[in-house]
Amino acid sequence: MTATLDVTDLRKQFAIGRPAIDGVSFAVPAGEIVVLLGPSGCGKTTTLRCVAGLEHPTDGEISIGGRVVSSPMRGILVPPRSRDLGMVFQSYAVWPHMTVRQNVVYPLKHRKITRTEANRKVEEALELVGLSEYADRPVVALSGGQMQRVALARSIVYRPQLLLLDEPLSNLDAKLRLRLRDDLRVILKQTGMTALYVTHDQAEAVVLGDRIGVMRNGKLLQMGTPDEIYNRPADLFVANFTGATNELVGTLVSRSGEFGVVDFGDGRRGEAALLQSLSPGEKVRIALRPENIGIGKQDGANIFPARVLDRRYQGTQTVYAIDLFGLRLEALELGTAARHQVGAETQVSLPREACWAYGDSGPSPYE
Ligand SMILES: Nc1ncnc2c1ncn2[C@@H]1O[C@H](COP(=O)(O)OP(=O)(O)OP(=O)(O)O)[C@@H](O)[C@H]1O
Repeated sequence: MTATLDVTDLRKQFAIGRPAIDGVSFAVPAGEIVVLLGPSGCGKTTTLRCVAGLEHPTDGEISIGGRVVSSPMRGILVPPRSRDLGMVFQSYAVWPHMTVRQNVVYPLKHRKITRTEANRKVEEALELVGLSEYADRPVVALSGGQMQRVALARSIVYRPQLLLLDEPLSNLDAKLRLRLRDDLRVILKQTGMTALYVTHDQAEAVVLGDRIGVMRNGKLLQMGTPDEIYNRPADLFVANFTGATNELVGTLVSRSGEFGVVDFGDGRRGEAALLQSLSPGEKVRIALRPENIGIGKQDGANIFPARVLDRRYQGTQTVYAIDLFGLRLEALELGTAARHQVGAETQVSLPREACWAYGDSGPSPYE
């Protein structure tokens, strides 16, 4: 039976340093895949290990399927083996001296099921991960990607109520990683399992997650669908981490509903979407994705003169460095033909719904 996961106000303080987890709350509904995304050291692995029972939280509560498995306040700490979890880690946790089938059947050995039933479950798990033909091969004769499929089959063969995955693709080469990434979502959705997945790779998060939680410094900054995270980032860090690599700075002059007029200095004004509560007179920072900058375009509201500083072909796209207001911004155009010459004076259009304005509190992730 697949189950919901509830994490409430989770805290973890190790012996030294700032809290590794600092008041994190989220829920994973039954059958959903939630991805925790963030840079190294943000606390995502510690969160997953607390859910697994491998780490003892300092405070907060964790429930799986409505049963509290961890609550320091109430003196509850259910050991990992009693939480009915499956786990897949970065390293291929397979037994090298066994065949694929022996590896996958292993977790069923101590369960009270018949041999026929166990064989049926193993066949089903191998079929799901696409390894039916490899059942009797020694596991050491497989590629890294196949070994990770074995580890996955072994974690889902007993249909635990929750599956935990910690960077399971990071030891694979680029091609295998992409293939298994795409397959993984299909496999997880076929099993209908609830899954918590940890990664620092935003592309992985988008492909796999029904929802993504972005973490930084032990805090959960935003939890939302990939569309929400990508198109309405809650703050500058989320915007920057998910690819809005350009920043403009200005002062909010006036606001009208969700949009506002921003003064960039020297009489240059443009419109921006206000993603935080902002008042006229406030200094604002605007995050902008390279792909949302239109070079050589003269339509829309925010049209400004600019100059092409540099360009790099990247196969199916071209990345330009452009000078705008004396700043160096990155712009990206799809297509195999580079249309703009280095040194060209041109115009750029910045769609107002793609100019995300935030307050100026705290350090900027762009500096
Ligand atoms: N056993 C430990 N003892 C002391 N500090 C720890 C321990 N484990 C983790 N930390 C610290 O807790 C913080 C969060 O670490 P965590 O491994 O959860 O981050 P992460 O986002 O998963 O990073 P990575 O992707 O590098 O694993 C870091 O500052 C780390 O140094």
